Amino acid sequence: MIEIDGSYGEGGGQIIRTAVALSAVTGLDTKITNIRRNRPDPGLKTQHVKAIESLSRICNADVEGLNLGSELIRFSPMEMEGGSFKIDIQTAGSIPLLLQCLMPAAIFSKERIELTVIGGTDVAWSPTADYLKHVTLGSLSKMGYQCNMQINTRGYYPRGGGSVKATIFPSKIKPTDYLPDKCTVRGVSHCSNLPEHVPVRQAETAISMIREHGYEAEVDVFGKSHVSTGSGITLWCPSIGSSALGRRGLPAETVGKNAAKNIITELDSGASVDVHLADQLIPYMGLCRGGSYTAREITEHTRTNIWVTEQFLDVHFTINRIGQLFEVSAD
Ligand SMILES: Nc1ncnc2c1ncn2[C@@H]1O[C@H](COP(=O)(O)OP(=O)(O)OP(=O)(O)O)[C@@H](O)[C@H]1O
Repeated sequence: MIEIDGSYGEGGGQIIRTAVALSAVTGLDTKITNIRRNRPDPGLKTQHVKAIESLSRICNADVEGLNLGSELIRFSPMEMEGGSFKIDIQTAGSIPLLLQCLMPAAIFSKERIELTVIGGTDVAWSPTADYLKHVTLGSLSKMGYQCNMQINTRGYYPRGGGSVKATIFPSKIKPTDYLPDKCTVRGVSHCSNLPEHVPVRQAETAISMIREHGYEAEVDVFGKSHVSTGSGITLWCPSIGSSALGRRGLPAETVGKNAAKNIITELDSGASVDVHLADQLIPYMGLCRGGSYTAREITEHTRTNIWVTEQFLDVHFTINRIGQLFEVSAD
């Protein structure tokens, strides 16, 4: 039995997602205490309950303590099964964060796993669905991770109702060294139930700012009518990503500018991955016991994910400072 103190480091939701994911991969029974102790509202929230419940369906786990507000769970996984699973988060809870919890284990299933998830595609404090598809999965595909992801409907806060289909294939991942890549910044600017000029203005502002800083940019624009109302933009190049969400009273130009500013900071730093991907790659580097990247900052999320991963797997991470950047490697 592995015991994980959920108040370690960042002490948020990510420790739980990584811990149950690696529990499912290794088959080790896991007890997590002090869940989200460092957050103002400790204990499991709906999105965490949904993520653990969904993973438990895939690996036939027995779970104790799985309810809202719970600060202790026991997760006992069994054999992983392929198949089709429909998961309705029921709120605008983040689809990408739910998938973040299922993705490390899913490639170890003997059969492919087809997930249809209903919830939020573009919500705060989370990767956007476009970020997950292009930055996270784009980067993981270099390791050999195989997943097809379709964003069918967008879901914004508070209504949600977005729909994503992800098909994950059994695959073997290999250590990969991520290097900075001078590519054209690509992007998607979108809205639902708002005037068509909103995503156009977001995109145009982002493109002109990025070009002023010496990078090329191309952004696709979509305006649709879905159940929820909102707007956003995600940019990527290829393992560096950035996103910004619209909200009432915030000019579309500011949304475009916010996303552009972030990606310019990341690109100017010369890092090979952005600060968010830096924490997201850790479990996969642990699973294939190798690989490296550079990032402009090592966040508490990254340090915490390193700690959790080292509790489950026979892997050791090293962080070295190289000029203004940090190099993270696994062996
Ligand atoms: N703008 C963003 N772009 C890409 N990834 C992001 C972005 N914002 C957050 N993330 C990622 O989302 C995850 C959030 O983890 P965190 O522990 O904060 O999650 P949580 O479950 O929402 O928890 P809590 O409510 O406890 O904060 C991390 O992997 C982080 O890198």
